[in-house]
Amino acid sequence: MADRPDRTTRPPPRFTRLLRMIVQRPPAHVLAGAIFDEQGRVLIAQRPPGKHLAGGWEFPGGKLEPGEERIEALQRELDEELGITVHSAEPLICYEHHYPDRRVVLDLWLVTKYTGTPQSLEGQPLQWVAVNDLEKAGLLDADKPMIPALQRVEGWALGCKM
Ligand SMILES: Nc1nc2c([nH]c(=O)n2[C@@H]2O[C@H](COP(=O)(O)OP(=O)(O)OP(=O)(O)O)[C@@H](O)[C@H]2O)c(=O)[nH]1
Repeated sequence: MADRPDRTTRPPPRFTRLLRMIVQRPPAHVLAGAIFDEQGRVLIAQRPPGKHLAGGWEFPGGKLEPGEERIEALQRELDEELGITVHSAEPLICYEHHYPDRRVVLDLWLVTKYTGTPQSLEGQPLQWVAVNDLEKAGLLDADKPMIPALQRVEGWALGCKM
């Protein structure tokens, strides 16, 4: 009698496909901006219907394109999404996060100088939130490690020297 696959040790095909996808695809590198107002509140945007994690709140930004510098990607994304021109920004926190179906490198920058008034150019709801209220603002779970980093620079937004 032919040997039958051992169901106890062989993973089911769907799991194998998912595993292969996660292992083989490089993570998307995502640049996001921490934009503060003069009251020390930070700007967050809601992910639109039909998108990955629709309804969750995130920091405005998007994926790095081939050949782009990180700052260039941040400037392009914030111009496209919010209509602002970023003049200076500094890296704040960067880490890799694994979703069940994709991996992302989340690269959050503190926007230290910009011109223009942030507006929703892609229809995404926007809100200014105090850093201490971010936990209950419906932020993506993947973004929660950013909160302590934002608490460290909150004073800068209120005019204190860093
Ligand atoms: N912009 C942004 N994306 C984030 C954050 N946190 C986080 O997990 N992401 C994830 O990083 C990816 C961002 O890429 P994107 O904004 O270009 O994604 P998208 O779904 O709009 O674009 P796509 O349709 O081209 O895939 C998404 O999978 C999103 O869920 C965040 O704070 N800001």
